Amino acid sequence: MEQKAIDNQNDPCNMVLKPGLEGVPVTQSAICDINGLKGELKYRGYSIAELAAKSSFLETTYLLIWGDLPSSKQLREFEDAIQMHRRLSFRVRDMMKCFPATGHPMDALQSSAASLGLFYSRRAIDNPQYIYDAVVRLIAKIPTMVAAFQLIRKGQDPIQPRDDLPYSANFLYMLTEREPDPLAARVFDRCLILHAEHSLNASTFSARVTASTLTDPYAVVASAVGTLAGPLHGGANEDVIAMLEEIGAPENARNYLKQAIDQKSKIMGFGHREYKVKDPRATLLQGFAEDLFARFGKDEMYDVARSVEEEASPLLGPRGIYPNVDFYSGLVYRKLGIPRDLFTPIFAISRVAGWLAHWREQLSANRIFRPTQIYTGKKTRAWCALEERNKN
Ligand SMILES: CC(=O)SCCNC(=O)CCNC(=O)[C@H](O)C(C)(C)COP(=O)(O)OP(=O)(O)OC[C@H]1O[C@@H](n2cnc3c(N)ncnc32)[C@H](O)[C@@H]1OP(=O)(O)O
Ligand SMILES: O=C([O-])CC(=O)C(=O)O
Repeated sequence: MEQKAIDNQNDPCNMVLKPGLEGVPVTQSAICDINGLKGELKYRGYSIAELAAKSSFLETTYLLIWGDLPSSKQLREFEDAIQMHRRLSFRVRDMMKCFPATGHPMDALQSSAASLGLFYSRRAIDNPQYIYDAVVRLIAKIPTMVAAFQLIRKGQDPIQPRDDLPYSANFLYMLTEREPDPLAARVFDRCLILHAEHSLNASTFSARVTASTLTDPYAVVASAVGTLAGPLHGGANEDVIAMLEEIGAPENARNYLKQAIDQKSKIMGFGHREYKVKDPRATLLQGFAEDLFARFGKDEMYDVARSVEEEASPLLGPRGIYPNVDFYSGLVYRKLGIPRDLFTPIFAISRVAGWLAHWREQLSANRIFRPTQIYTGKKTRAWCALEERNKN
């Protein structure tokens, strides 16, 4: 009787395939709550708008990973530990100097993040101190890696972190070699808050699958970085700017969109599996862009972006396709003087918080991910010797 139930379950005729796992729950999670019809996003119960207004990236990271906002002592200890671990070993810097300067910074980041596994033991993932230390190292060192590769590929030596600067200001300093304007640093920190977590997106799912094998957190983060890089996920923020530049002027947006839609091409920075309205992060990022433009001057591509959004509304809106988080973020980063191919690495600097929160949660109730498939290949075939195959 029991055997019959197992056979029945594994019978391909009884399996329902959900491409892309759309609507299929694969875990329980208490980290992030999305209401895709209302356009609401909360981390651990706190609205994203409130966190972006009142919190800092490191405080939000603590909240995501340990579940509650820290006390001032906990926050100070966390910030101090991160400040102490910002530097990279000369071995990591030397390794990065061997990377091709023409390579994409996401590939450089994936390799550098994975290399941390070579330096730190991998067998203590049930030890709370190991978990805390790994979180601190990854949150501290990933921005340093992104900034280091930027200088290395320009033929310069990476500059050391500045202990007197907070997390986001220090990253902008390491990247641009200039102490940032306080508004620029605060806007950047708010961007990190907005990108820190988003439930079971592709890279976080990837992180959880990797975590479920009980490997080390550096491998978890490296696999997630690789997944985030793709143009259907985090990589879209780069492509949005390329698209806006191709459109060139607000009056060209309508024709561009019509042509793209006729050719069944995707409009980058639009559409989302969860949201059927405008992504709340896109609304906030648009506001941040406007804050920067008011202070430092407007980016001419902003009018093109607004025109794309307006013209897309009657064409894509009825199908629930609206701007997502990647649509306005590039305009913010451009105004901060950040090169286009660093937009996705910056997304990774932030999302590492979410990945690590999911790593911890996965370990707290782990079962290895091992879904099944519906086999569509050939049944048993007779072996054909090489001489016989050569005759055809
Ligand atoms: C951080 C992030 O990852 S946010 C997302 C970043 N990615 C992008 O901006 C890339 C553009 N967007 C997309 O490719 C998709 O909207 C995704 C990947 C984000 C979501 O994908 P899915 O939920 O699988 O939707 P899917 O790709 O199946 O699209 C469903 C339908 O909407 C259409 N559609 C979805 N997004 C878009 C878009 N951006 N432009 C035009 N049409 C779109 C598809 O062509 C498809 O149409 P069809 O039913 O006629 O074939
Ligand atoms: O949730 C998703 O599928 C993609 C996304 O917006 C994110 O990862 O921030």
